[in-house]
Amino acid sequence: MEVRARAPGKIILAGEHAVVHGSTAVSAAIDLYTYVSLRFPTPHDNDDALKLQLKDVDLEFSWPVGKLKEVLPELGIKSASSPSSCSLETTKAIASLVEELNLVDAKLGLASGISAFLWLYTSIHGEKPAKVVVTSELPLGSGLGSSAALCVALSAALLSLSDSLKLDFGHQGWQTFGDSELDLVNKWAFEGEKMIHGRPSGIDNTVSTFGNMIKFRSGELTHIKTNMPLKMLVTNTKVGRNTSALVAGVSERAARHGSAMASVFKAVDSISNEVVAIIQSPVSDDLAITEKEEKLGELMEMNQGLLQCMGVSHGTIEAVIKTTLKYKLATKLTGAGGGGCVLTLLPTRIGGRGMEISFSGFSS
Ligand SMILES: Nc1ncnc2c1ncn2[C@@H]1O[C@H](COP(=O)(O)OP(=O)(O)OP(=O)(O)O)[C@@H](O)[C@H]1O
Ligand SMILES: C[C@@](O)(CCO)CC(=O)[O-]
Ligand SMILES: [Mg+2]
Repeated sequence: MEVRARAPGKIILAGEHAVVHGSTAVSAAIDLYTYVSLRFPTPHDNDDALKLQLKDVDLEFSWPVGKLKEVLPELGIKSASSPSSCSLETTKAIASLVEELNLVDAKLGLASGISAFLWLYTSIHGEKPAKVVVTSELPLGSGLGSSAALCVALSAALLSLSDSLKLDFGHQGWQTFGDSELDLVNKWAFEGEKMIHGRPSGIDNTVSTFGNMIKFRSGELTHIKTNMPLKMLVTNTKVGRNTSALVAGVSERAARHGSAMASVFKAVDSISNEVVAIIQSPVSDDLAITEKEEKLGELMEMNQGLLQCMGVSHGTIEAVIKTTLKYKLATKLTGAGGGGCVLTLLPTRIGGRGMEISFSGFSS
């Protein structure tokens, strides 16, 4: 039996980082996906290992089930239907398994993703042998939510074949997830994100699970409905960075300058709420669209200024901002910053092919 699941990446229109500290943020799923396939060997295959193939980075790993049983202290006591956080003891055990893989320095960033995989897999399926294959259309570690898409697609695939959930494969082998199953996928994915990000707000896994456009604040999701055409150009600076370190850096700055940073986070909250109000208000004519685009562009510039204030911009991001400004276009970083991807609002007056925000959740 093989199951395949996919989950989309995302852009953040407003509110990244501040959302970790309780502010509102706005995010939309994009039509670039991470795909996970899960297959259990038949007795005939005579295979007694858990295998993970990461196609994007050309790596493959294998753990004999005996090794998993020997090293992981809480195997077999987890329930797929009640997501839980990884204990300190299990975190250490998983770290030792990952250390033994001897990843080269250039691939050390993958350790957190592999740890999330081991945690999610063994929590939901224990030490059952399987082969899991991951491929992605998203650039890894670039602000488009590759870590969340991985955790959501993985959780969806794992839960699809979980005995305790007993999901039906309906019409032509497609599974439909209802709200409670989506909620479960999202909760497990959040646990995976915690292994990768340290202190995620949950916005990335939530938009990847539910799709479309969302407003997110303190773990609360609100779906956004809009008929405003919105085109964003996504530019990848190709400067590698790590979300977990950037999030930690902002928290350290907040600890050093509590009152000033609280004001920054509050300003971001107002910006995000204004973005939502503009996007949701009905569009009457072209003039109204142009007016809204101008306001959105200004809010993106204000948000970028505050992100710079948080210390998460980068020379390459500033270079894209300077270039697009020559054409009177507004640009801000998206995701954790420090390099990665930036968004430029393409007003309808320009036309052209931006990356249109698509309306797609994960499917399996
Ligand atoms: N397809 C994949 N194959 C292997 N590992 C992956 C894959 N997708 C994500 N990862 C893991 O996620 C890490 C990147 O996560 P990180 O949160 O730093 O960036 P991001 O999610 O792309 O950006 P952001 O969090 O800003 O949206 C990688 O280093 C790796 O550990
Ligand atoms: C930087 C951050 O705000 C968004 C990353 O896409 C982190 C998070 O919210 O988990
Ligand atoms: Mg991430």
